[in-house]
Amino acid sequence: MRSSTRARVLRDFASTAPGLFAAALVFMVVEALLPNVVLIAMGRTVGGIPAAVEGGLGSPAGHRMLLRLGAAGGLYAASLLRGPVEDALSAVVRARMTIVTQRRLIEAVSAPAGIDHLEDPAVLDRLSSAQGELMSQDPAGAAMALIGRIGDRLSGVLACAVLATFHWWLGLGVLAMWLVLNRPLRALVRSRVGTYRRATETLRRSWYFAGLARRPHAAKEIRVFGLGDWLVGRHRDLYDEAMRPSWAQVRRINRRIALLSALVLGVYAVSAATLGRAAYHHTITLGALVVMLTMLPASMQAGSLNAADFALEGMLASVPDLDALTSDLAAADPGDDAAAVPVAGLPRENVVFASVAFRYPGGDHDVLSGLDLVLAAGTSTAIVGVNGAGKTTLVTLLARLRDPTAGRILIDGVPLADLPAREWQRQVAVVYQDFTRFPLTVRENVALGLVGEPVDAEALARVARRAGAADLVDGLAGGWDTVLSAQYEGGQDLSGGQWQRIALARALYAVERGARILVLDEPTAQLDVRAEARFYDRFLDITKGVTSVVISHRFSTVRRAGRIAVLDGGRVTETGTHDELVRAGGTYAEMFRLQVARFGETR
Ligand SMILES: Nc1ncnc2c1ncn2[C@@H]1O[C@H](COP(=O)(O)OP(=O)(O)OP(=O)(O)O)[C@@H](O)[C@H]1O
Repeated sequence: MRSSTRARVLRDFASTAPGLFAAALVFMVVEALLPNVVLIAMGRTVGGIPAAVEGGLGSPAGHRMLLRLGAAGGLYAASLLRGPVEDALSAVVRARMTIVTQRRLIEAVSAPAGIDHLEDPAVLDRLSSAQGELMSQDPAGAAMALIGRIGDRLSGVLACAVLATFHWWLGLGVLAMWLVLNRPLRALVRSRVGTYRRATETLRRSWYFAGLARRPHAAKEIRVFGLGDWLVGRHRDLYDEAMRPSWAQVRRINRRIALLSALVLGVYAVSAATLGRAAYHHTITLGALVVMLTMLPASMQAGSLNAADFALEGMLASVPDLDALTSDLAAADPGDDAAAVPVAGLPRENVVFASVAFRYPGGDHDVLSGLDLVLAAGTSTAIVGVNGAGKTTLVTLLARLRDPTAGRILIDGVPLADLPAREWQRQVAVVYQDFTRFPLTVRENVALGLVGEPVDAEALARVARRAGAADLVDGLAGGWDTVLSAQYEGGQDLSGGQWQRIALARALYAVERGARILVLDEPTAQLDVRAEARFYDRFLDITKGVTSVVISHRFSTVRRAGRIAVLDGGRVTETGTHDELVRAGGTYAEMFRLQVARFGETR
């Protein structure tokens, strides 16, 4: 990883937690010094043993030896604390950096007003890497891991310096060797990271299958269809597919490391022989010999690579991806223009789809094309069409979650593209088919319809009544404070139909607080017959005063809308009231006739 990434990680750490950064630097110095100091102290103790034996422990030499032994013992004891201190410091730093990383991730993916990027494989690969999934290394650990490795390197360099006090060329030679070898060794580590990177998409698939087993939503089907072994197999096959090139690469790397190891062995053999020769000729004291012999392995830290370097490189690999994600997604979203047309109160007249076309990114055909539709402000329009006709797609364009690939959407004559996207989105309250079941209290689930404002209890009660959720809330043990998830203490889950009412209440709350367009995508799909009947009775009340769009396959719902539009072949082919369309005898009349014939639905 380039040194700028390392500097970046240290800068982020220093600015996020200056106190912890200072503590980590102190730790780094201790990490660099202490192992060597312990070894030197022990060497000197050993060096004093012959004189102490000769003079006895009571002699000055004996006293000196005992003092050195005490000092060496104390230093050794202190060095034992290094591990626990490093663990504790790393845990605290990791916790702080996790918050920073997570916040940046959430901000990055939430930056665009639209949702296209969340279906872009390149963005998802980056996201996966930025979260440390690529090499299963948490990027929040990078700062302390880096500081720890710098401390180790310094420790190795100091050991070389100690070797140089015996023969300058010995210390310098060992250091030079590591400096020369460190480059290719790091290149090997980086190429391994590159292999992971190239396999990101396959790894993402593999992690998906691994994670599926833990999701309660999927757990039911995994059991009912007996998918446990299949999941394990899919995960393993995809992982193997992703990593196969890496294994071949590891074998190549090992061969090159074996070659480089021969050079290392040669240099250390010469060093040991030099020390042995000096000992043989008595040109080195016993103490110095012991110190130098222990410094030889210690000097390896100056440039050798181990598992910690692989782990660190994996953590650092996330940093540029998070940066790229942040800048690319911010650049993809120009943000809301402060000078743009204010959206409060829009639409007052109408929303017009003019020759709108839309094709999904990477798609091979237009889902919508040449679509014309007028939604008169304050009225309800039902959109009807077969599965896949593009009804939900139309809604994503209306909510500006995606932009048309051709044509325009005009709000009171102003192109939607000219309105500030996020403000416009606040104007649109949607009950999606796959609405979100937040594991929060009922109150929060409904009040999320307008987040950031004080909760209006009366409005909550009103929308709960209109959404048919009042009895449901009253029946919950904790009322509005009940957490709607069985995964939390005291919480309880709801049925699909009960959740649908909560989702409707959320959208109605948004309308109460100012949203001007209400979209109901299959609002009764999960309701029982009685609840559905009550919904029809309340339909006019629910949609009163707002511009509403209701998507439904149930004609009992559709016919209550003031106007119905039939979507077919990517365009609106028929519009009118229920009676007009039935009389016209077109697609709508045919669909209605089929449903009545099959289900007797005439209400
Ligand atoms: N995210 C997506 N990426 C690519 N294609 C998509 C995506 N979402 C939907 N499509 C395609 O767009 C077409 C229209 O889908 P859409 O969900 O709008 O239909 P719909 O009319 O709402 O259908 P249904 O009645 O089943 O809810 C379908 O052919 C679908 O395959």
